[in-house]
Amino acid sequence: MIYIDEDMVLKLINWDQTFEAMEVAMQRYTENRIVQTARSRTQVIGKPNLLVTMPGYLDDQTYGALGCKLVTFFPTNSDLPKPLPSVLASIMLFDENTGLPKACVGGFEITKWRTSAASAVATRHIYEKRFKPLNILALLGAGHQGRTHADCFKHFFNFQEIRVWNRTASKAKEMVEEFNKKYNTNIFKFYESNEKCVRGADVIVTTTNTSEPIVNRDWVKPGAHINSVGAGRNHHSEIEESLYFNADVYIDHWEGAKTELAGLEKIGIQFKAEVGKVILNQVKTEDPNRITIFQSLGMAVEDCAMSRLIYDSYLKTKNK
Ligand SMILES: NC(=O)C1=CN([C@@H]2O[C@H](COP(=O)(O)OP(=O)(O)OC[C@H]3O[C@@H](n4cnc5c(N)ncnc54)[C@H](OP(=O)(O)O)[C@@H]3O)[C@@H](O)[C@H]2O)C=CC1
Ligand SMILES: O=C(O)C1=NCCCC1
Repeated sequence: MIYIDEDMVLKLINWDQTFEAMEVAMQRYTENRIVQTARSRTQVIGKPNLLVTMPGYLDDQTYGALGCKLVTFFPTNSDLPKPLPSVLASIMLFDENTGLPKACVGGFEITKWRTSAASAVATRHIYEKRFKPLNILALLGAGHQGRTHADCFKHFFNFQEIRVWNRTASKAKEMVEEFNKKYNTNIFKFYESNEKCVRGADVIVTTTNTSEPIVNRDWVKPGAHINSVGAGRNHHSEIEESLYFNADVYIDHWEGAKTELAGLEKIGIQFKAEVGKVILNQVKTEDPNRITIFQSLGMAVEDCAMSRLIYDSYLKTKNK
């Protein structure tokens, strides 16, 4: 069995292939060519910290794999004297014919990249494909996911302004300075207020651990698209509940939604479809003024697709 560490993953990964892998994983989901369950959650007693297991099988010529991501979600890591990321992961990849373990692939970068690319896929198919404007992007959260989403959305879309808000304002300020330098631009703008950041935005991305809403119904303009990525007490804590009643809500998978979004279903929110159906043109939002939400939970088969991609790229570099 080989071990592919995070440094190697970073050398091998790129946005275009990651986007394609997410599109394929979401499509194959809708075509019933995947197997996955809701993830298991093992909680450390007395703490919000979780060990999560995500097994999956994806049937695809290029991205198919049998794998299992082991991921820790430790929101308390940011309070450590030497802070650590709150989400850490490793992915085990198995031979489909023998069950032998083929590789253990670092899952930290993969989780950031694939989650950002899944938001980009949702934005492209739910929003942009309907010829919607891409003037202003609002990013709420400047943690690991917030930063990777900034790179990803800069790569795939041509926003004129990318706004950044974060609970700890200094981190958003730092991020804005760093990203303007990195891309030799001035489109990244620091926002002190989440309300001002959201008002007027065409696309909104939330990537925080908040358990209280940071996006209110009245702030979101008609027809805007939201990618809600973060998980606080619930996986849908970032958006005011009343906004869900006034939007078409898309998910990535029903097995996860049934458990992790049970709170939304309980208050009467109905999910319109999984993103795979939109990619396959089986469903769309007709009303141009309807707000759309992609409630991203993250799927095991996305990690299968990514670990296969990285594994194959790794073997190619070794055999050169
Ligand atoms: N949908 C999916 O597929 C995935 C979702 N996630 C989720 O994405 C979220 C972000 O992950 P990641 O970027 O790796 O984590 P980080 O620890 O790097 O960032 C956490 C972010 O949440 C903010 N935050 C924490 N508590 C609050 C609060 N009470 N109010 C407002 N903001 C808050 C932090 O702000 P500050 O700087 O002020 O502390 C920071 O911006 C997590 O909830 C994680 O579970 C992760 C992976 C996949
Ligand atoms: O999909 C994932 O990976 C995760 N989703 C939410 C919590 C941590 C990991």
